[in-house]
Amino acid sequence: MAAVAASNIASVSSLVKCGVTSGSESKAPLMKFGLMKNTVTHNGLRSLNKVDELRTRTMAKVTIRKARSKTFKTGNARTSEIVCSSGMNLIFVGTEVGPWSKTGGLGDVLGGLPPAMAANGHRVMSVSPRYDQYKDAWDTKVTVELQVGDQKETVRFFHCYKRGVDRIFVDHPAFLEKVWGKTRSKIYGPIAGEDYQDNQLRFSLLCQAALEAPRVLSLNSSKYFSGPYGEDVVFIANDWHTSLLPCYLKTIYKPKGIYKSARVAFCIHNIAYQGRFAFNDFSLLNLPDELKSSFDFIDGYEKPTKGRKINWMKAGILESDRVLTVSPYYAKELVSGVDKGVELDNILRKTGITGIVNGMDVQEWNPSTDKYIGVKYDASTVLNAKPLLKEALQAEVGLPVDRNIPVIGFIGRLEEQKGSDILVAAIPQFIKENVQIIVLGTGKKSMEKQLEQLEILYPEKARGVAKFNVPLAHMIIAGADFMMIPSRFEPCGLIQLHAMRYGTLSIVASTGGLVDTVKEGFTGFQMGSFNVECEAVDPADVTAVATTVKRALAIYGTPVFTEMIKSCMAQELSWKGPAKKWEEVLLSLGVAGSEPGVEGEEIAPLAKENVASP
Ligand SMILES: Nc1ncnc2c1ncn2[C@@H]1O[C@H](COP(=O)(O)OP(=O)(O)O[C@H]2O[C@H](CO)[C@@H](O)[C@H](O)[C@H]2O)[C@@H](O)[C@H]1O
Ligand SMILES: OC[C@H]1O[C@H](O[C@H]2[C@H](O)[C@@H](O)[C@@H](O[C@H]3[C@H](O)[C@@H](O)[C@@H](O)O[C@@H]3CO)O[C@@H]2CO)[C@H](O)[C@@H](O)[C@@H]1O
Repeated sequence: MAAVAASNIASVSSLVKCGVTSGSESKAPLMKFGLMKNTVTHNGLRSLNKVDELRTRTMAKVTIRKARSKTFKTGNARTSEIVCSSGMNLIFVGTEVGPWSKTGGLGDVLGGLPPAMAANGHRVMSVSPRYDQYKDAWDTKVTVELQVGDQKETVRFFHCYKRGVDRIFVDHPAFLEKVWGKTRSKIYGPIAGEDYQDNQLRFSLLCQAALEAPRVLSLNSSKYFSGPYGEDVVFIANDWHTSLLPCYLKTIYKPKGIYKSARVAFCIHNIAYQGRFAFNDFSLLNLPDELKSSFDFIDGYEKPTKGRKINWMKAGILESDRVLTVSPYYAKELVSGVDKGVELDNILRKTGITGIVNGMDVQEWNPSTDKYIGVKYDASTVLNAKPLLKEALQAEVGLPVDRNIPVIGFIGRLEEQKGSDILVAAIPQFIKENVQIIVLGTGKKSMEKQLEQLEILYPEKARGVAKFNVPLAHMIIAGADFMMIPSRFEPCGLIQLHAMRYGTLSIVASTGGLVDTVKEGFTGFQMGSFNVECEAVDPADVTAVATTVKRALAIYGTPVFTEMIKSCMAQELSWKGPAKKWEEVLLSLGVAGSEPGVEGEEIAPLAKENVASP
């Protein structure tokens, strides 16, 4: 079990001083929204592929094994006589879905968890915005009209079918016009730390479109599931942007007799972002007054203004049927007090929250097939491969090429959450050791500048790359000996999972999923929990980084080091295990017709030729 130091509890205001807690106050007037009308429907889109074939085999096996196949009714929900043996209808909704759109881990999860659920025989759709002209997603020609204030807004659905998942992209100028070209951080605002003024409108559109998609899209992607998903569905809403989904479901759809048995699971990937807006904006969301209290929130923080607000995430939590987060330890932290629960701890104590640790995409992150690294390897060849990959990495960033120098990597969004400022402050305390350090990240300008300074300060020892660079991220994960993750808070963290799969040891702060996934002295090094007061760097945390780095360097090249590499690589880190836990939770919601999935074969590895290429 990882050693966890006594927590440095932050003051109430700490996380907002990090600049991460609120959505911006809306200044532009928002339009009213209402229930939409659908216009066109369409038929099947593509022929079967290998995933379908596997599903066919899996389903056939199950039908024989469990003899419980059923025929779905014709009608509003599902069209013809579709024979299907098991499963749920799952609709994942989020603002990012990798690899089409991603600023960080939210995109990874929406990219990886849905295929894992599909691999277990569930029918799975994801709904996210169409920020760009994704070349693999086709126009379904299905449109729905949204009543927005006095105007009507039309959204159009694009679709592709990858790794057993119907990927739906919502097309509307509010997404495409702003983010045309490179998505990255422009998903939420023009630059890091700045939000688009109409984000409430944009995310309302997403929620409404997601509520329409299962009813209006007739999809024939798979032999075993065709026609619309229908109304017996579970929505999995992710983070504050999707909070209006359960609200519209409850107050607009259900009273009309639509989605009677549908349920919503709300997943918190980061409680630091809650979507706090001016209280008056409630009247613009077209929700009845009975929901006002779910949004009502007295903001204890100063930014942007103190006082009464609406809080989207609070409403998402209260109006959903189940609340989840991305690791068990983070779930405990969230209910531990105002600092780590960021003023929603009291609400979460009432609703309860379940933590399921994230899996990782073992297809994208596979050292034996990784297209970004020059030498492929597995657990039996890691000790020969890593020195070569380290040299390639050193050459790539312009550091002296020497396989005998231990290399420490860092990858992350440059927000106070990730602690790159703590790392930078600690460097002078360990840089005299035989070590090199490579830091990759984008985000706050001040932190990007800190990174760019590294090369000037330590030309022979350190490099900072202020870019969003996927190939370099893979090279670092493979070529570094250690990954540094000095997060002030970390709901789950994926970097340490990627690192372990590549035989790279993590040095982590003892928070959130880092506690659940990294075992001290076995798969990595725990530094104790850090001060979540983000305005300043706590000298105690700086010392913790420096001393733990020295502790890690001391075992470099020893048998213990080799043993730890092997332990890391021997782990099962895929979505398979987490998907089973998710299934258990989602089944417990009791949506009509839901049945357990099947212990299917892993679909993902068989669908390599079917990965996205946006
Ligand atoms: N400059 C860069 N270039 C290339 N790739 C970069 C990059 N910066 C980041 N990435 C990539 O973005 C992802 C970040 O993953 P994290 O788990 O650190 O997520 P993040 O904090 O964004 O998400 C939140 O959601 C996830 C998912 O639930 C939680 O794991 C996490 O704790 C929570 O904060 C990784 O795939 C990483 O390689
Ligand atoms: O996948 C990476 C993260 O993506 C999401 O976080 C974004 C957040 O939801 C947005 O609101 C925005 O956050 C800004 C915030 O709104 C603003 O007031 C200011 O504090 O700056 C913030 C950063 O720009 O952008 C976030 C991404 O940077 C998702 O909610 C997280 O779980 C993911 O970690």
